[in-house]
Amino acid sequence: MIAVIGAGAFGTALAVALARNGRAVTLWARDAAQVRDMGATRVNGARLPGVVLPENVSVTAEIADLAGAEAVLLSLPMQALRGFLAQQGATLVDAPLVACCKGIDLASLTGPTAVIQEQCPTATVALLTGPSFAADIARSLPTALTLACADAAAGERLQHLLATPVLRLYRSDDVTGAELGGALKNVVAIAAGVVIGAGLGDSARAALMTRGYAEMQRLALALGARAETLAGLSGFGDLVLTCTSAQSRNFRFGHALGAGQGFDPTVTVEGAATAKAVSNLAEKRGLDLPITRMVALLIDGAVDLPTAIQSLLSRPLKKE
Ligand SMILES: NC(=O)C1=CN([C@@H]2O[C@H](COP(=O)(O)OP(=O)(O)OC[C@H]3O[C@@H](n4cnc5c(N)ncnc54)[C@H](O)[C@@H]3O)[C@@H](O)[C@H]2O)C=CC1
Ligand SMILES: O=C(CO)COP(=O)(O)O
Repeated sequence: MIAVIGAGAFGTALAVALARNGRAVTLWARDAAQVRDMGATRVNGARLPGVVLPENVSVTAEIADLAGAEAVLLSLPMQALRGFLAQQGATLVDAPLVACCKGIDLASLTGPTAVIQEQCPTATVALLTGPSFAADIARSLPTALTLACADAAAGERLQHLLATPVLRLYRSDDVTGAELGGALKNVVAIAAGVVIGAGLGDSARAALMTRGYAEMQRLALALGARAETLAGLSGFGDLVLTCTSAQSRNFRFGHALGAGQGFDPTVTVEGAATAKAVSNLAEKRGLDLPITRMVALLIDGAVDLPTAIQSLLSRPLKKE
């Protein structure tokens, strides 16, 4: 049995994909009413409407029901991970714990694998990341993701356990690179959304994506990641997807910001908190990440849009 924690869009889509591949899946949600509803309707109407849960997905609100899992996929929003593990982590450590969230924890300024390792020090920790919208996975559309794990043998076992005929997993041992790619691309996607929402054009978006990628490289290399990881699915791949698709919540959030419109606060927008976390991290490390910083300031209302644009365009001319 594979356990999935968090019955949001992504957790539900992963549960469906794994179950269609013949795996028994137990999907945990904290809200007992949601569990009852999903059990009765076999649909996650709140987060993944229109997708029927296969029979081999059981839905539960009891952590005890996850005992004996071959792997536990943690599909919670990044900022909820630490609190969840502080309460429940001790009950999960028998199985490899696979982080499926993208972001940097505001409290510790670390990514999800370090948060898991801190809360569950004896667990084998891995990361599933890369370009995929939950809705695409749930429709069994072809997707390719990165399964990163520092323990090569455990990574290979998880790769085979979690891959399906349409969900192709590539393996990596560069966990730092894979998780920073996934975290930072959301910040750049917000910026790309701002550019389009403000009517600055596709050329400006391409410039922003490229210079955003340079920031991703700068931070990731400073923290020990490998450049080729950033060029892979978890970095470049996810950057392209998220900056160019209106399916992306980060892009849509940025678009609303750029267009001066409001945005539903109940929608998960990982790049918002991560922009602040990465700005703090960059400051501590003495790194210059101007796009990330501007996104954080814009979200906080500390600068207005014309000032943010002017500030990025008026930086000293330099070598690429
Ligand atoms: N939706 C997508 O297309 C993809 C999402 N992801 C990542 O997956 C992670 C989860 O995102 P989604 O599932 O899309 O978000 P979502 O907003 O659809 O669902 C989040 C779920 O987590 C639950 N939750 C929130 N705080 C919790 C807590 N403290 N304890 C227990 N449960 C809690 C919510 O009730 C909700 O069911 C994010 O880091 C996101 O970046 C990754 C790839 C694709
Ligand atoms: O991570 C994602 C695609 O790979 C999902 O992006 P959003 O969170 O912006 O919707």
